[in-house]
Amino acid sequence: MGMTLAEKILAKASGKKEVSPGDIVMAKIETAMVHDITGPLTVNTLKKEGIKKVWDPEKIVVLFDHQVPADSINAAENHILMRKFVKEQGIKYFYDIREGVCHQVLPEKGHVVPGTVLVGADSHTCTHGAFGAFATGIGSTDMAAVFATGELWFKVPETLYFNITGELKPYVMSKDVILHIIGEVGADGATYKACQFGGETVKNMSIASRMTMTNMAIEMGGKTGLIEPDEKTIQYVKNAMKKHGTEKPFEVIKADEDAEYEEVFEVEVNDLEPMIACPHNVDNVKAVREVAGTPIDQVFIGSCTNGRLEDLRIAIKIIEEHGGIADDVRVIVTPASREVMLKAMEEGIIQKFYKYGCVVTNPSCSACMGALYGILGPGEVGVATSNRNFRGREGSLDSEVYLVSPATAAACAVKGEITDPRDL
Ligand SMILES: CC(C)[C@@](O)(CC(=O)O)C(=O)O
Ligand code: SF4
Repeated sequence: MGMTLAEKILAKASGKKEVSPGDIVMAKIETAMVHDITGPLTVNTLKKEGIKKVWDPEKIVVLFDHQVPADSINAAENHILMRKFVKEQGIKYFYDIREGVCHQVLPEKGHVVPGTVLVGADSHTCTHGAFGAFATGIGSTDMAAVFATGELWFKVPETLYFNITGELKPYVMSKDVILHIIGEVGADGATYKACQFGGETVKNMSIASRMTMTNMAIEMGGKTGLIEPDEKTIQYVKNAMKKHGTEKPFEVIKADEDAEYEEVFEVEVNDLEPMIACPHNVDNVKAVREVAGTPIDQVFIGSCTNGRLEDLRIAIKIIEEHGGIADDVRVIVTPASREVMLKAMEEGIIQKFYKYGCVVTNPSCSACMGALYGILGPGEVGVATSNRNFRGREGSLDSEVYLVSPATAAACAVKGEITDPRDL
């Protein structure tokens, strides 16, 4: 019996010829990431355990993205603690408050190595499976074990395969595909499974669009999200590594022809329409048209799910085509990284968002998690291009969040109510 992509990566990382779902393996970690929320707990755990040195300061990436610039004394103290740790340990890859969201900066700087195991102290680390790495979120305590030893145990997950075929119609994006899948599978329908996305539709997607899907694998319980590397992947990774001097040799691993999947889902997207996750669960998914007309107060375009250049391009295109945004809606735009911000500036996109009255913030997690800014008040309704909408996610427990694609978010901004972009 052949092995799936997840199984092959874990077999290689644990020095075994083959593994099967359910096996417990000790895997070598190629890249370990912490950010400003989860890093301090990792560092304090290391100290408590008396660990003086990390296993390899060149395989650890530290970023600040959740509370940047520091929005409280506690956040500032966390940053101080992490900057001291980075210096003491000689950690080479440290990105302070200026760089952006971890799940955009990691691949952008060439830190995601196909065919290897990447762990991040953040539940959306599954994003990086878009590059054919086994990437998963772990807790800060487990991360301390990784910092100390460079290894971590894994139970080899079964793999669910989503075979996506057909052509996405105008204004239908990969976010609509993943929302549709999560609506079908359920928020716990893929618990501890490797969720692999493939098929002609995925092959035709940009890297950014692929990342949107793997980013949300966790939102159906996935241990990781995976997309088999192809020419696009290899080009992206090599360019990023070359641009940032992070070159590493890597092996492109693909599933065996006779790999066995726990289940194969056929997802045909020719007739897929813009989808929306309604309060207060990510699997409460409907067609946008079913809730069209719902008044809204705020639109957030950003996050590690949909804050990339293609997301900003389609959003500003729709806003500009329709002459701007509704008077009584607040629109917050947060490019996922400094590089995305700079490219968007070069294309005049940022200037146009300002021209139409949108608020553009520094690259960060921004309004996504209701801690930094863009916080919703009691009774308010927000539309967001992010990945979570549980009660209170973006502020008041008495606020609501709808999750959509950037195209739908822009249409909502134009009309001041939930709107299918095809109906503008
Ligand atoms: C750290 C937290 C705010 C997180 O970034 C990821 C996590 O739960 O690990 C989120 O989006 O909820
Ligand atoms: S952008 Fe949102 S989902 Fe992504 S890491 Fe930041 S808080 Fe978490």
